[in-house]
Amino acid sequence: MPTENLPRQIVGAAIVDSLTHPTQLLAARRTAPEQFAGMWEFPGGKVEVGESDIDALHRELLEELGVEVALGAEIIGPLPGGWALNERAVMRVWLAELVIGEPRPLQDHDLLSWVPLTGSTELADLAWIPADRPIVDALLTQTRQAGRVGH
Ligand SMILES: Nc1nc2c([nH]c(=O)n2[C@H]2C[C@H](O)[C@@H](COP(=O)(O)OP(=O)(O)OP(=O)(O)O)O2)c(=O)[nH]1
Repeated sequence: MPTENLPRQIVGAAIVDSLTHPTQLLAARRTAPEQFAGMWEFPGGKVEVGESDIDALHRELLEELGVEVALGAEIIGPLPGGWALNERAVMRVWLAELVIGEPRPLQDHDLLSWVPLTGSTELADLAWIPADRPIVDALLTQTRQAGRVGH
């Protein structure tokens, strides 16, 4: 199947302190390209040819943050490829929890920050990449529901 007209698939992780009782999100500040430098995002990146979305996400998190994670639920977007980033790219995002390693900004980021999911406007106040805003909103809805399950 020709792929040149399909949007580029990006994958990202909403890394939380706990998948069962999420209270904090690990946000990452980008260093490039110029249009996104200084903006916050979900760590991740492009899916390479022949790679599954999930394999790509694990590879990106190891490269960028030096960590291994366990994935939780996907934050389902409106499109088959997840969430529209622009006219040429879509992104799927999964909740995730650290399994091995302390996250460090090894590549693509200059700052990582654990941000509370409730009780403050800190998360909303970050300068997110604009296309990520609806994903952040969906994340908040989803984690609040998760927080209610089993208390
Ligand atoms: N990783 C990530 N990329 C995002 C987010 N929101 C958003 O618009 N993008 C855009 C920025 C980039 O144009 C594209 C992802 O590219 P990337 O630069 O992270 O991918 P990559 O690590 O594979 O980079 P490279 O190999 O091309 O250097 O998606 C987000 O939350 N996370």
